[in-house]
Amino acid sequence: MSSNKDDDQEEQSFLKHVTSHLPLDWSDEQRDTYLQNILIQWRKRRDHSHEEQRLMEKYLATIKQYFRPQSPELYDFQQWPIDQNLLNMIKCDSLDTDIVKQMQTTGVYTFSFLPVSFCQLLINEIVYFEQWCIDNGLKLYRPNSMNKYGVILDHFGFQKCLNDVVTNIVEPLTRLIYRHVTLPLDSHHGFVVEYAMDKDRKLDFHVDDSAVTLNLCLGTDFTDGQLYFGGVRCSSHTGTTAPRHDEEFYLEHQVGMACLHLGNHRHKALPITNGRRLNLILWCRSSKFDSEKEKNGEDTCPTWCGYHEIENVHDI
Ligand SMILES: O=C(O)CCC(=O)C(=O)O
Ligand SMILES: [Fe+2]
Repeated sequence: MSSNKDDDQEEQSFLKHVTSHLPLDWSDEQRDTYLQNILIQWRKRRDHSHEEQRLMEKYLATIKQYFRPQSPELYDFQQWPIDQNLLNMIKCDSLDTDIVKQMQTTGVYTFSFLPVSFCQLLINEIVYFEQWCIDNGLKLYRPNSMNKYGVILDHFGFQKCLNDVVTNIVEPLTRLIYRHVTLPLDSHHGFVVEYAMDKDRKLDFHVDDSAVTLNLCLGTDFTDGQLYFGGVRCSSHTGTTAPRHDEEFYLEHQVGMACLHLGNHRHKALPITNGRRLNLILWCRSSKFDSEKEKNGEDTCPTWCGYHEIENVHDI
């Protein structure tokens, strides 16, 4: 692949970075050999990611040019029949815990979001898109590194609609519930996860790449598959601290109901034992919140981390 000016610059800064970390007692020959090898690997990785990017752009362009929705109204937020109590509450800009209920004291909230019949229409549209991809020999991009099944909604026309969901629903709720999250929520990743007996049945314990996540159960019929929550953690305590008993919580899915949780709230999906489950997931991000977290660094545990108080208690 031919290199351009950006690639050269990127390469130079990569080399500069690596060189500055080499042991001082290495001979010139050792340095040269090491740098040559690492540069070859780095170029391979770069070319591979350029190729992936090119394929992705081609995939998106093909969808944009040729895919025609089965039910175009589903792509328009104004036509989403969102629960009227929820909309009224958001309009009043005040939390009503009969409408948006907190699950114990875990910081996970649930509420009625969309009618079951509308959720089924969304499923039909997803199935229609998946079939269209198969019919046209297009490889489907799966939601993320953890989910092997499901689709990315932003890829086939839902970008604007989900943006409106973030702005009109998730952001006002975040303002009311998660006051430490710096707004605006300025980007999102919207997808559908799918579990079935012959596909993925569960999802391992993880945190999301989001500030706040909206999770809506679309259907269909299934048994089990509850979401397990195990404590909010900052990045330095995510993989190193066990959930406390009072942090553990299981959420039963109900079609049409959504839950809202922090991206840093560790969770997993228990295995379904029957049927098929599809959930719409909206990872909502805030670039301001991300850069604040980065600025504070890995070593500073913020007050919103469920381990923060514990450390302080131990410190006393
Ligand atoms: O299975 C679910 O409902 C949750 C999926 C999830 O946590 C994720 O995709 O990040
Ligand atoms: Fe998740």
